[in-house]
Amino acid sequence: MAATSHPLFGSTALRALEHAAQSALPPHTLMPRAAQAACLLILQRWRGRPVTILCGPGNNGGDGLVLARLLNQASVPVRIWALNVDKRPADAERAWRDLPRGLLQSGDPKGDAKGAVIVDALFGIGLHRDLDADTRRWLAWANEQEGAVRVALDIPTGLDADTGEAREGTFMADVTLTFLRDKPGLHTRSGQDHAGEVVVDMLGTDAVTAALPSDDQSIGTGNLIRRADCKTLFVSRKHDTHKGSFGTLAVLGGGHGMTGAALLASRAALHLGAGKVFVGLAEANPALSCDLLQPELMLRPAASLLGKKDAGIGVWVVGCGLGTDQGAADWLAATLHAARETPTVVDADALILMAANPKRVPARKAAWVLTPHPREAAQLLGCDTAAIQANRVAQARRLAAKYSAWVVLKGAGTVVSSPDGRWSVNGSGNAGLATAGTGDVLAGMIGALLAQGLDMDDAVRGGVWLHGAAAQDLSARGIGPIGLTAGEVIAAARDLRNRPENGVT
Ligand SMILES: NC(=O)C1=CN([C@@H]2O[C@H](COP(=O)(O)OP(=O)(O)OC[C@H]3O[C@@H](n4cnc5c(N)ncnc54)[C@H](O)[C@@H]3O)[C@@H](O)[C@H]2O)[C@@H](O)CC1
Ligand SMILES: Nc1ncnc2c1ncn2[C@@H]1O[C@H](COP(=O)(O)OP(=O)(O)O)[C@@H](O)[C@H]1O
Ligand SMILES: [K+]
Repeated sequence: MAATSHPLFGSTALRALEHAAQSALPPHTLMPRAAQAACLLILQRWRGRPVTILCGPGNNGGDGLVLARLLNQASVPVRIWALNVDKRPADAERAWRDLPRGLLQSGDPKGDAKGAVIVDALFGIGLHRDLDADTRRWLAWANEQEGAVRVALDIPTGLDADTGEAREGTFMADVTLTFLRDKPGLHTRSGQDHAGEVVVDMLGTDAVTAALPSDDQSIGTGNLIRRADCKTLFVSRKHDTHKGSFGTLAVLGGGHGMTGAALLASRAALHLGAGKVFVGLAEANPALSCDLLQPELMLRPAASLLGKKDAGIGVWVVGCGLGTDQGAADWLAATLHAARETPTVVDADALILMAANPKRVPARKAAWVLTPHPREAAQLLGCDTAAIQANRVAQARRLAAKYSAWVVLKGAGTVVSSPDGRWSVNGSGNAGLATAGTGDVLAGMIGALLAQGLDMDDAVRGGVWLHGAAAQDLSARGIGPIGLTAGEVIAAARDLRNRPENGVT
């Protein structure tokens, strides 16, 4: 996959970069640049509207104070409320000294802010305790104002820049103008709900590099997966090809009552371009010998598929609707044994079974990808779901290291980690995907891309992006987010795959 253009910095890495930038630039440069960027954004998008700025005690508050002065100079009506502070950091202190005093309001924010722009400059990446009562009251006021535009500087107050955890009462931004580099917490977990549109301003530090921390505790830096990072996904097909050129994939799943999950994964694989797709059904006496709506799929009882040495299976997808009983555990063990030299996607029930029976997971010679949702990830790591969600990037990396696997930790802002700890957060997707079967579809899609010869990085990140982009495309057409179905994601993903210029970024 080509080097991506959209880095995400964990907070330790960000502080290192901040430090390097401060050394490289004349003193007191960054805060005026941050305020200038905010001023420009407001004038470009909302010229003519009054602006209310809420300022905190640190440098985030300092950004707000300088912004107030700049807007005032541009004749924009500005009101400013600042939390009580004993001592400000140097840059914020300068900003405080230079603030035209008439802009400062006393007491709590009040008045009708309909039509106003409300700027959150309360706390940025320096927030490290629970919010105090004043801050919570001010945030509640800001979040309640109907008809106002809400803009967060750097990060919405209350949101964790690394994890996307939102404290109660976190600012609800329409737009977040984030400084220096983008942050994972703006894109995963609750990040998207609170950050709104994310605009990045590097404050002229594009060329600044920093020695980044390499300790295990910090997440370092990763990437946001965007369309531009998925070039191999859109490679066109040569004429001189045949079905064998695009790989043979086998799905093993579909235990009692769960045939649909295996069919969804298989149909997704077919529609994403796999040359041939076998479906091994784990149910003892499958009711289906053919998928009448998709007769191109080759349905087999699991035993016959696993015993078929000459099928040329180049990728396995195992787990979709497999079940978790003893029979399913046996099928999984047999499949992982058959697939140890073949790229494999492990999903759903197979992950639960792997967690319960680690001794039945054979050593692997080929790469593999695990696609857990948070509860499955928790079982694999022996912790609870809350611990996974508390730091999705770190936990995806832990899981990837534990199993020497690519890991797709699903949910809002899906996190991908490679075995060596390189990580990304998906930039596509929406809550339309929160419906049964979309995970099966994702597993089939990643499998299909592997079957067509994409390398692991490209297939996993490309599949995750395309899956989310399909949901966005459907929603843009009014098919979702409410009531979007997993089957519709398959068709939309095929459509996007065949429409390289699609406008979804
Ligand atoms: N230093 C730099 O190079 C730049 C900093 N900038 C801004 O500065 C921000 C970071 O500034 P700071 O490190 O000062 O951090 P913040 O402005 O986020 O706040 C830190 C201050 O708040 C206090 N604090 C933390 N949690 C609190 C809580 N729950 N209740 C009450 N007080 C609490 C801290 O003790 C500290 O005084 C960035 O997010 C960005 O907005 C920008 O101006 C761009 C450049
Ligand atoms: N709120 C959401 N925002 C974005 N993506 C979501 C959301 N909820 C679910 N998804 C995606 O939908 C898929 C659901 O997968 P999974 O939970 O395994 O479902 P199933 O087992 O029913 O197929 C994953 O790709 C996940 O990332
Ligand atoms: K803020």
